[in-house]
Amino acid sequence: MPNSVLKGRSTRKTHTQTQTHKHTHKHDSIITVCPVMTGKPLLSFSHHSATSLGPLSRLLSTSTLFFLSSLPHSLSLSPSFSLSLSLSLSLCFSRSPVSVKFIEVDNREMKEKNPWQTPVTIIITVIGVIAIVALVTVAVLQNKPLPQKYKYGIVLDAGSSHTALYIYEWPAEKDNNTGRVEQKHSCKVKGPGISSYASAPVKAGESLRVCMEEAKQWVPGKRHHQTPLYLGATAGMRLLNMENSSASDKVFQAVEGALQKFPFSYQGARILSGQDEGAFGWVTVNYLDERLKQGLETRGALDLGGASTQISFVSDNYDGSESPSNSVTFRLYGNDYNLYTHSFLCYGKDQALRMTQAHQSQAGLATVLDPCFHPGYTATKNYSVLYDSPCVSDRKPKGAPDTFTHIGIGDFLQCQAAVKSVFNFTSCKYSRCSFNGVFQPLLQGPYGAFSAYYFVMNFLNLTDTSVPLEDVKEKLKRYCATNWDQITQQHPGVKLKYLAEYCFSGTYILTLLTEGYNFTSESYSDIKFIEKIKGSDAGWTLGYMLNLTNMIPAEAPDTPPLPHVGYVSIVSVIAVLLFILFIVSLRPLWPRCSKQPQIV
Ligand SMILES: Nc1nc2c(ncn2[C@@H]2O[C@H](COP(=O)(O)OP(=O)(O)O)[C@@H](O)[C@H]2O)c(=O)[nH]1
Repeated sequence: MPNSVLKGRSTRKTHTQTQTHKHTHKHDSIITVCPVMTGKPLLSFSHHSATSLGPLSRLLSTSTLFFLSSLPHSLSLSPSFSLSLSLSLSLCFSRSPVSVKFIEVDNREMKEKNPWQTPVTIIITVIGVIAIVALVTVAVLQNKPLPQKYKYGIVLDAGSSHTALYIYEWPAEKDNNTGRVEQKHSCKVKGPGISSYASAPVKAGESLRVCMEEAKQWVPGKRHHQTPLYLGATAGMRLLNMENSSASDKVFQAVEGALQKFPFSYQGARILSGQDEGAFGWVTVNYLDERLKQGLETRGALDLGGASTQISFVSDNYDGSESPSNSVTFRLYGNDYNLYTHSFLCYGKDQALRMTQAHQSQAGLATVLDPCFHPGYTATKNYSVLYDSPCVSDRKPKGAPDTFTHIGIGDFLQCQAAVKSVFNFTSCKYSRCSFNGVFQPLLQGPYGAFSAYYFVMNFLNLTDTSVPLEDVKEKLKRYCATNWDQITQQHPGVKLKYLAEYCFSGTYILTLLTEGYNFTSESYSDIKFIEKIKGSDAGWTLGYMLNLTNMIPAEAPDTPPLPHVGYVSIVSVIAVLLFILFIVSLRPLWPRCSKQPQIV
């Protein structure tokens, strides 16, 4: 019997079922019944309105029905399930309510005439489906991210005021290009910086023990031996080395001996040059900001330590030809950078305070009035302690008493004048200078200011650089003039040494930035005071480790054009489209349904 279209209730073995979408309407439906080739009923349907199901939904439902009906008996699904499945697909694409009646037709006569009945067609269909499923499965499995394994690196920052340990972590399979290195943990070593142990070097090594034990806990045991451990010392050790190189060597020996007892891969301890310290701070800031990888405009780095301060930035006006000693060139991720960097030894905040106080105590009197300390502040200090640093030792007043009484008067303007006295603005043999005859190109771009810049400005509530510079100075003026008793009452938990020095430190920072580096009222707002970037401390240590482990490639790494999810999605969509195409390509083999549907 040819394809049959039944009008009204079928007089054959008919099975009627109504399936409705959300807002079911009672419509007369046209049921198109197609003959089967596998001996089981073949189903199709159409709505009374041609627009009820869109072309895609019709195609899907028809394809699905054909596919299901072509399955061999053993795999055949119940007619109602088959229809549900095909309807589900079509309903997904149909916005109109649909009412369908299901008619089962046993039409065995068609079996012989319809090519769908041949085993070859069935086999081709099954193989096609298996191939598509296999393709999607392979794509998913092949690109499935493996369980993440990490590698670690440890850097000890042996600063002038203290030592800090940083543990970095990055995905094991990406250590040479795309993986992001992040700070996993940091540990502040108790006690002063290692340069303070010149007279008892062994203690310098011992002081590191607690943080190193912590590192053993943070780095998984099986990674200990492959974890590089570096120690970099900065301006404190630079000064000790200048003053007493054998004492500095002994401190290093003690420190090395202590570090080698730990199971990490010890890579040595060394004193960083000021240029390295500035350049690696700049690398850290721009690496964490992802400006290097993306080739974006870089951010200058302003680092204020205890014994030195660094300024590093890229300027269009600087190609390294003027004052080449300030130039550091990098090729990172396929981009060339010509960095200007300078480290001012003795201009860290602790040494700058010494220099300022040395200026104020030149007369060698028993009393020193200090405008940078709060009114009501008074303390007895030792001349030999104040002048015990290569930054001031040659200025020690002769015939001064052992001690002096340090008395605060809290006057911002006088403090600013005293601070200015430590800068020399008189000589400059270059086209332009910052201070002390040091070349500095025109300032350019945004800046990140960290370490003591952040500690101080954060405490003083002055990190918002959109506030006009004049207002910032006015606030600081009021703060400096506040009585010391009031200050101590307002900040009971703050270390007294830090608390006493914030007026000086704030004044020094503003003077260094505006008078020293030539930031103006406008360019001051380009500075951002930062402590951390995306959870990692801003400082030289990360840049130092990235450099020593060659973790920033000179050339941009090849990255897959698509992320994993995008890749799998595209493969899946293409596979489904291929499947539909395959079904459509078998159109000549489709059983023909009557072209004249009739109302049931
Ligand atoms: N206010 C404040 N000052 C700090 C803190 N930690 C360190 N400092 C001071 O900030 C300055 C710079 O510290 P740091 O960056 O560790 O410099 P470094 O010791 O020279 O490497 C030093 O004068 C420290 O005494 C802190 O948590 N709060």
